[in-house]
Amino acid sequence: MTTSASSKPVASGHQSDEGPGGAPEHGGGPVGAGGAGDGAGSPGPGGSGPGGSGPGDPFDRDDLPTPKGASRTLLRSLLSPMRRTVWLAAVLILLQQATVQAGPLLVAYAIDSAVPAFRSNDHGPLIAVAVVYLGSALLSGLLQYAFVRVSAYVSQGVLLDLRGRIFRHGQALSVDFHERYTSGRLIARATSDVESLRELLTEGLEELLGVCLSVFYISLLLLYLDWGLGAAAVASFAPLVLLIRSFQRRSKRVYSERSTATAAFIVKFTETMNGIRPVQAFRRERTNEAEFGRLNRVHERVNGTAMLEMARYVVGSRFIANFAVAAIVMWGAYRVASGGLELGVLAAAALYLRRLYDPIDRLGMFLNAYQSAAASLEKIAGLLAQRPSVPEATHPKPLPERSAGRPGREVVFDGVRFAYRTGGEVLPRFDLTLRAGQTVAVVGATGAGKSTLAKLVARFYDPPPVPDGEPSNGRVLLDGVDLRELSTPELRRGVVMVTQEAFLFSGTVADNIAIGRPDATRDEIERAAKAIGAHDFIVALPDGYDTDVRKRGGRISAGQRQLVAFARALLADPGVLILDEATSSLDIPGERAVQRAMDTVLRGRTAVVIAHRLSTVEIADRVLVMAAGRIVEDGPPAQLIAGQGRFADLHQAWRDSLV
Ligand SMILES: Nc1ncnc2c1ncn2[C@@H]1O[C@H](COP(=O)(O)OP(=O)(O)OP(=O)(O)O)[C@@H](O)[C@H]1O
Repeated sequence: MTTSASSKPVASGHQSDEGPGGAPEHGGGPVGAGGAGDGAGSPGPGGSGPGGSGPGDPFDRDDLPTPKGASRTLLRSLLSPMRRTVWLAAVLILLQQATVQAGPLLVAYAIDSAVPAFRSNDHGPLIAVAVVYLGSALLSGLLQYAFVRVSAYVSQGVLLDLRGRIFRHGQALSVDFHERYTSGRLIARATSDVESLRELLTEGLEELLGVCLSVFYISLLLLYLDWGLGAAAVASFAPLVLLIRSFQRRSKRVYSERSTATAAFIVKFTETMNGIRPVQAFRRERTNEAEFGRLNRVHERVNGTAMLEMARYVVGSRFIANFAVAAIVMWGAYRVASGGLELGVLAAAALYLRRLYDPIDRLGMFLNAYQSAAASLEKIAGLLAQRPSVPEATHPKPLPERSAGRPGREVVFDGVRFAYRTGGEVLPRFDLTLRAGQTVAVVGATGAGKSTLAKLVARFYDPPPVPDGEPSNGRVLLDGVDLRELSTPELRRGVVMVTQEAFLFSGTVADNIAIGRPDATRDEIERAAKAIGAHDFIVALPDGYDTDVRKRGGRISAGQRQLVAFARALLADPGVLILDEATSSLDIPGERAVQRAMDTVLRGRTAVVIAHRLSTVEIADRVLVMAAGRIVEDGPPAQLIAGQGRFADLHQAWRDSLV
């Protein structure tokens, strides 16, 4: 085994990593550990300041940088599986609007032709008009019904697909993304942003299409009825279009702000409720309430601005509409009086003008829904454009078979240099070999880099990539294979990490153990629990192995949770097990039970234990003492204890504390 240090800088990593479609990795910016790209991430030689959390960090903003056109591409990809249904919906709404707009044209025909014919005892035209009028009303209703059903099918399909994509993508993104983006913002994307898209698709889109089509049809019909009146109506659109454009510009900003404000208070809400114990223990309620109140007021203010914009739009559009109708009807009346226009045409034109301007008010509302959905879609597209910083291998290599006589797998750190995206260099240069089957305890002061070492073995992070020609940031090898070349399933089978939290998922105790190997039988699950020493407490639970851990969560102590996590790891039977030992104050019997279980779970594999209790160190073959990202002592525990180094001092202090 060797350990060495070097003063060479961590070479610029995470630079200009482009995801497919030009999507920048990690939120579009080289904010990486030692990242040197556009300056936002300013890497430092020696890792002395890989930025990322500074003012340039895109993760400080709610909306991640979205590649140009990403929302449109996303929408297209959501709709393309339902292309035919979308076309059917478009045809249905086109026909429906055509039938609706036939009414006033029939009125004009009735007044100018059918009624005079009726007076001359020819009843046919008037009866025909009445039948066509009723028929078109009926047809319009049927078409409307068909459109609503078809469009509901499309919108439900889009939302189903989108929620699934957000969830899958969220799970696939690497740990460093989640550390910076926060789960609250992800929840906001999957809930309030998807909800505003739902509002547009299920409520607004039909109306929006209806208004646009009716404006189109009515303009054509007015031009057909009387060229002059039609041209005057079309001319009146110019100020309306200007008004709509300015409204759209302003409300786009307001809706983006609103979605950010919503996400901010969801983040605060989830953070507070997730951390309810420290919140209550440290009496944070008032401070949290004040902060939540502030975020709530920001949200209210943004909503108020949105309403004000809407009010301005409504007043402006009504003024233009009323003025246009009055002017056009007065001009038409003058032409009727002077014999230049038929009365029926004026009556039909007046009806069409009402239909033309009536929905313009509502158009503002639909545009609101559209803006809100567009802002949300952009944020979702920004999220979906993120690429995992720990990408799946394109041509994965298999791990060598684990031979029966050789327990565990060999782990090698080959010149690894590492810094988190949001901090200084943690491992300056790291060379280390862990022999197959060795149990290695890692000790050291807080912040020394012990967990970082473990997380690199579990490939939660990769050594930062470097541009061609620059010295590499090293590799982590498992039985000689670079972790980056292993497929994710192979890696997860090969290396398992048990963290301090010993997280339990919703489901039964048996389900939680079976996570280690989903195809395990009940018998195998129970055998693993027995080997770990968890069986007795599990059968004492109200429903034994079938006890729901969420409902009974309070009854499962921290030590018992650890035992379940160990049983899970034992069942998974990985070649390498990493154990971030719980520091939590387990009671003495609990600690002993965990200690015994640890012996069992570590046997027969390579094990890395981040040891917080020196009693644990005694079961290790080898102890590594870390300080500032380097290994400063390395050897069997007995040898280090007998020596004069840090570990000997630490051990002595621990023994003294036991007396
Ligand atoms: N996700 C992260 N982002 C940025 N910096 C981090 C992150 N995790 C750890 N660090 C920093 O890296 C350094 C090493 O942390 P690490 O967690 O590896 O230390 P440790 O030896 O395991 O400490 P402890 O015993 O307290 O868990 C510390 O300076 C820490 O602040």
